[in-house]
Amino acid sequence: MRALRARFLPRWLPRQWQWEGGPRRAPEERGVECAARSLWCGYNLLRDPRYNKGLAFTESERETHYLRGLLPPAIVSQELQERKIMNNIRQYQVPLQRYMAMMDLQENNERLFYKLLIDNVEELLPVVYTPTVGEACQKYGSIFSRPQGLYISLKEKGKILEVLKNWPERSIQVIVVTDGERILGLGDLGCQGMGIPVGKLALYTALGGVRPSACLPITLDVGTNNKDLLNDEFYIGLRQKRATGQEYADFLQEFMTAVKQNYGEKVLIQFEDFANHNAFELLARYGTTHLVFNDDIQGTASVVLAGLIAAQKLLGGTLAEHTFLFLGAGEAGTGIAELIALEISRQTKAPIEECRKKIWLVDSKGLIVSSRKESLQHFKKPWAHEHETIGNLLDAVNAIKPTVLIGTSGKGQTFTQDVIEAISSFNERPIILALSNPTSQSECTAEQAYTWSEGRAVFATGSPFDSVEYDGKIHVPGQANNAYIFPGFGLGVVMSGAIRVHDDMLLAASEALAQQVSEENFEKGLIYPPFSNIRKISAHIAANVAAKAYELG
Ligand SMILES: O=C([O-])CC(=O)C(=O)O
Ligand SMILES: [Mg+2]
Repeated sequence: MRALRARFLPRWLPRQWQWEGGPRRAPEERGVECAARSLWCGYNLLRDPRYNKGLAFTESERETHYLRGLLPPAIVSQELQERKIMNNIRQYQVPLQRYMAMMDLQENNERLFYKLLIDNVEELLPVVYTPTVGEACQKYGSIFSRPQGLYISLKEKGKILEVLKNWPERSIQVIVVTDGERILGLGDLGCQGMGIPVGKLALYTALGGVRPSACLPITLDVGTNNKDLLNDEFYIGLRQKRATGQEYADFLQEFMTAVKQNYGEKVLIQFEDFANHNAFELLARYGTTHLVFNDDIQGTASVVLAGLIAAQKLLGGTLAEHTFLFLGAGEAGTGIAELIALEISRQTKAPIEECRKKIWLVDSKGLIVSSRKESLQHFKKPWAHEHETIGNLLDAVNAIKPTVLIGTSGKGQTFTQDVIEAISSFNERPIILALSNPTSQSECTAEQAYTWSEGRAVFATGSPFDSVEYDGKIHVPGQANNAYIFPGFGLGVVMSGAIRVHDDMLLAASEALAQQVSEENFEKGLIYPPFSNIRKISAHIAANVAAKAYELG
C-alpha cells in the first residue's frame, strides 16, 4: 500500500514525506521542516487538492500532519462527503452552477472529485463535459477563479520549454491541447477553450484510470477572431487577431519540439477542437514524428464506427451493404468516412478507393461531387464522386437514398422533418446520428428523430438526450461521443509504450467498444453500452489497443 501510494507522489518527494506516518522526529524539528517544505502538512496540506481529504482526515492523520485545530472535530467519511456534495449539486437548477461546484471540488479535494465523478458518471458527465462545458467556455472569463492547466501564449514564443518546466508535475503521460478555434460547435472561443482540455483530462482519469498528475491540459493562445470576446472586459486571453501562416506554424513547431524534449517520445498529445484548416495539417505533420491523436478526427471516427459495427448486430447485414450520407465535411465527417471505408476495405478486401464510393458528403455548398473537385479543400477531395450537382441536404437524401445519415456540421436543427421523413420512407430502420455538440447544435432532438421516423430510427447523438416515449414504446438514444473512446484508447497507447498512433489501433478500439454492447442494450435500440460501465469498457478498449500496438511492433 505504501509503495503504491508512493507512486502517486512526485518523484522529487523524499520517501519519508509519503502520505501516512511522515518522518519520526521531534515535533519542533518536524514543524520547521514541514514549514520549510511548505507542502505536505498542516495548513498547506489542506490547500493541496492532490492530498487534501477535508474532514475525512483520521485522528492519527490529524496528529501526524499537524492538522489539529485546523479542522472542526468531526470526522466525516468519504462516503458521507460524497453524499453531501451530491445533495448540494442536485440543489442547483442552473447547469453552470453545477459545473462551478465541480470545478471547485477539483481544486479543493481531487480524490473526492474523482470519486464523485466515477460513482455518478451518468449524472455528472453532462456537468463536467458536454454540454455544460461548452457554456462554461463561453463564460470562462466571468467564472474564472483559479487557473487550471497551462496557458502558452504568443508572449511565450521562444520560451515554451521554460513554460513547460513551470508545471509542477514531471511524469506526464497525456497532454490535451487546444488553440480554441473550434470549441465544440460553438466556434472560436480563444483562450477560454481551456475548459475543453481540463474536461477531457478529467475523463481520462475518471473514465480511463490515468493518474491525474500524469495529465496536462494546455491552451495555446494565438489570439482570437471572436469580436465579442475581444471586446469582453472579462476575457482572459490575448487581445489580438489569430496568428496564421508561418507565425502559427513556427509557434506550433516550437511547442511540439519542447514537449518531446521535456517529456520524451511516449507522451500522448491529443489535439482537441482545432479548426479544420489546422487540424488535418497538424495531424499529418506530427503523426510521423510524435505520438499524436486528434480526438475530433480519429476519436469521433472510432466511436461512430463502433456504433455502426454494433448496429449490424442489431439489424443484420454488413457495413458494405450500406450507403452513407454525411452533412458536414470537416474533421469529424471526413474522419469518420475514412475509417468506415478502411473497415469496409478490411472486411471485403476491396481497394479503399472502391469502398469510398458508397460514402457521400454534403458541405455548405451542397453534395460534394467531382465537378467541384478543383475548388475543394484537400481533405474533401477523396469524396468527390461522379454525380450531378445538388445544392441541399434534402435533395441529396432523395437522390443518394442513404441507409445511414450522419450529422457533423456543428449546426443545429439541420435534420428537418422533411429530411427524416425522406430517409424513413425508403428504410425500414434508418440509422441517424446527430453528432454535433453541444445540445443546442444537435442536428435534431431525440424526440424529433423518433417522432418523424415513426419510432423506426436507430438513433444516437453527440450530446446526451433523455429517452423518448413514442407509440407506447420507450426509445433510448445512445450518445455517440468520443468520450467512449479517448480515455481507453489513450490508456492503451501509453500503457503499451507506443510511440506512434496507427489506424489499426483505432479499428481495435472500435471493435472493443462494439463488443461491449449487450443483448439487453440492443433490445432498447441502443448501439452503445451505457456510460455506467465506462471504466470496464475503457479497460477493455485499452487492452485491445495495447494488444494491437504490440502486434504492430
Ligand atoms: O467534446 C465533445 O463532446 C466531443 C468533441 O470532441 C467535440 O464535439 O468537439
Ligand atoms: Mg472535440
